[in-house]
Amino acid sequence: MTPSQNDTGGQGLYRVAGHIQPCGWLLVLDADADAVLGASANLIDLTHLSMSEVLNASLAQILGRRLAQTLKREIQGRSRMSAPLAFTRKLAESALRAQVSAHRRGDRIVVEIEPRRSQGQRRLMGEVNEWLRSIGETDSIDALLDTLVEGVGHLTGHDRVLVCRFDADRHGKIIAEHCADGVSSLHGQHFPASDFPARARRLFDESPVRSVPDVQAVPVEVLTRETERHSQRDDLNASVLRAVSPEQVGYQVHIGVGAMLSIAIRGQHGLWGLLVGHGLGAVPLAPAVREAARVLVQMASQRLFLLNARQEARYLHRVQDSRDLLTRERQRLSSPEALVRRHGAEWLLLFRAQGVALLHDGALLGFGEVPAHGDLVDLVTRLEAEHVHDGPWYSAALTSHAFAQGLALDGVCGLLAVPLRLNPGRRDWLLLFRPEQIETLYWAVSPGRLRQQQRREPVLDQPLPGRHSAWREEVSGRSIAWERIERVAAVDLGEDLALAASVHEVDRLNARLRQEQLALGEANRRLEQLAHFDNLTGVWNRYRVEQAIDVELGAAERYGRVFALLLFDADHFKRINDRFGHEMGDHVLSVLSQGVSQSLRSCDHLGRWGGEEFVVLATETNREAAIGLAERLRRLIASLVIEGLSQMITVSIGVALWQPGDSRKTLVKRADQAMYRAKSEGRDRVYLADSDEATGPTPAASS
Ligand SMILES: Nc1nc2c(ncn2[C@@H]2O[C@H](COP(=O)(O)OP(=O)(O)OP(=O)(O)O)[C@@H](O)[C@H]2O)c(=O)[nH]1
Repeated sequence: MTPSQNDTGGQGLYRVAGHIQPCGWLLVLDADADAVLGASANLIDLTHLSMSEVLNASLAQILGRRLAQTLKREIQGRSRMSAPLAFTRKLAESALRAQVSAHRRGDRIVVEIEPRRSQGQRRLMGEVNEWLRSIGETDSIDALLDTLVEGVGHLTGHDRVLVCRFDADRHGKIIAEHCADGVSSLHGQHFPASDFPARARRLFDESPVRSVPDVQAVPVEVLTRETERHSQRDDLNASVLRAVSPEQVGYQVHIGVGAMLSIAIRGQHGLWGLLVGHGLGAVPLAPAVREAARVLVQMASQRLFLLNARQEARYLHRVQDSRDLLTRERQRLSSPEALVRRHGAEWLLLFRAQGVALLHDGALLGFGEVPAHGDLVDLVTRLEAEHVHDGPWYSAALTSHAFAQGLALDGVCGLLAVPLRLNPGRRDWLLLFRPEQIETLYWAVSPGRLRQQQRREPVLDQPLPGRHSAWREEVSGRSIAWERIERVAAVDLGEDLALAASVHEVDRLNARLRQEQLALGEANRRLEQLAHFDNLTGVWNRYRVEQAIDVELGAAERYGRVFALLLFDADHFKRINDRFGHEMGDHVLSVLSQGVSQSLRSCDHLGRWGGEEFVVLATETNREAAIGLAERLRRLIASLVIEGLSQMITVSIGVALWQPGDSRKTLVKRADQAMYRAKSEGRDRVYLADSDEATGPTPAASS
């Protein structure tokens, strides 16, 4: 920037690059709002001072003491005055009604003075209220935006008022419009992201209202003191009155508008869109009208996000219904695969998808239209490597990603993939697929510019008949974009499926555990059977009888509880085997032991001692009782009638009574001796052990 001699006649004044629109006046003050450091060249009209005097004056000298003091107070400690100050100044023959506002830029204060039109102020407020009420009554987003553009159109008098919404690529699409009669429509057209460069978007953060009332107006220079000549052009960027940049002039001329008003529509995540007013010619805007338009946009923004939130809530409600169903089914312990089969159709509707697939536990289950199994497996393998974090992966143009190259995706264009964390070190996946959506876009820019700005090469026609400037582009290779709320819902669904999978897995493991426990119990029972019972006869085996004898010996020793041991052996059993066969021998042993078992008291026990030898352990049994029992058993066995056996079975029984100091060995030995004595004395008889005979003379033998 080269300082050059000011041509307004002031000594030592330098022209700077800052310009303002000639619909107001501008002052640049120091940080304390005392000294005037710069001023627009038209300020001489307002102050009747020369520029040289203006640049050496104080604020009080220019605005008057009271107004200057109020302004200083209002801007103190703030970056921007909350509301403009109104004032009246005598100007030539008439009184000028104006407003003054101020904001800080770096260590400067920029003061903007604009004329006010008092007429119709009250009517304007009434109109604003009417439109605010209409906006507040809308219950759909389309109706809201239509009301907004119509309202702003009425208030400002712009020939065309539209709402431009930014997409994920920051291209703008005109989604609502209000046009005066005979004005061409831009509705549905797209404006490329390059029309809204980052710098321009940032400016909306500083001042949400950008206004160009007359693109053809010759700007007024801002002159500064010599010491201020290094002031930056950008300093006026936050001013309503700043002059239009050459680029903006070019742009407006290109799209054929002479006046433009842009108001930011802010969303939760930055600039959602713009309300734009176009005037085919100049549209001078009173500050109050500009403010009214801002209020309408602000109110509409709030309503927009309320309606949007309602729409999302309704969607989430549908998702929730589906999740509730899943929860109920989870209690029925359905497998995730079963859930996909049962709910797949409903999810396709919810997610506007053509197919859903679940990769769980190494198995792939598809529902609807999904790629062929092999390609699906490859896709997941590559996705696994590509996408390392736990959030969802999504794209509307799957084939444009390097990792999807070479896969036969069968018309699948959009993919929303949710990783499910079920096991450490392994991820399962929920995949939702969308088909290609061939779309016709109308661009409100020239073919040359589009070619430079678009990464993809568009197919361009001539401007459509009847349109000011529109070029058609066929867009393919993309699906409908995945909306934020859909991604949130898919993650929720993924969590439910992961939970269902865990519950199902736990249930499966429990069932297996239960089965194993049952098998273990059975094995234990069998083991116990083997350990304690005789295989052939089902009575106690020798090991178990020995245990019982030991217990009885202990009790007898301790409490003097007498008991008897009867040892008996089938007589001439070899002959039975030889004559009737071994199987018959087995059968005889079974019948015999069953017969004896059934005739015993519950406190007495029968056990097989080995071969055709058995033991009866008779608790709390004295000599007489023992001999009586032995006799009864002998007779019982002799009376058994066994089918196919043409002879009676007899046994020889030796009876031993417990004596203090007995061990199992001594006791059994005495019974054994008695039994052999019975054998040798002719069999089929009972003998009391020798040493016992000394306790009593009872003859033990019987016929
Ligand atoms: N069928 C069958 N026979 C058995 C079993 N255990 C032992 N034996 C038979 O029983 C017979 C016992 O024969 P011995 O010891 O000579 O005695 P015995 O023929 O009964 O003659 P005494 O005892 O002197 O009256 C043998 O032939 C054994 O094979 C068995 O579980 N089943």
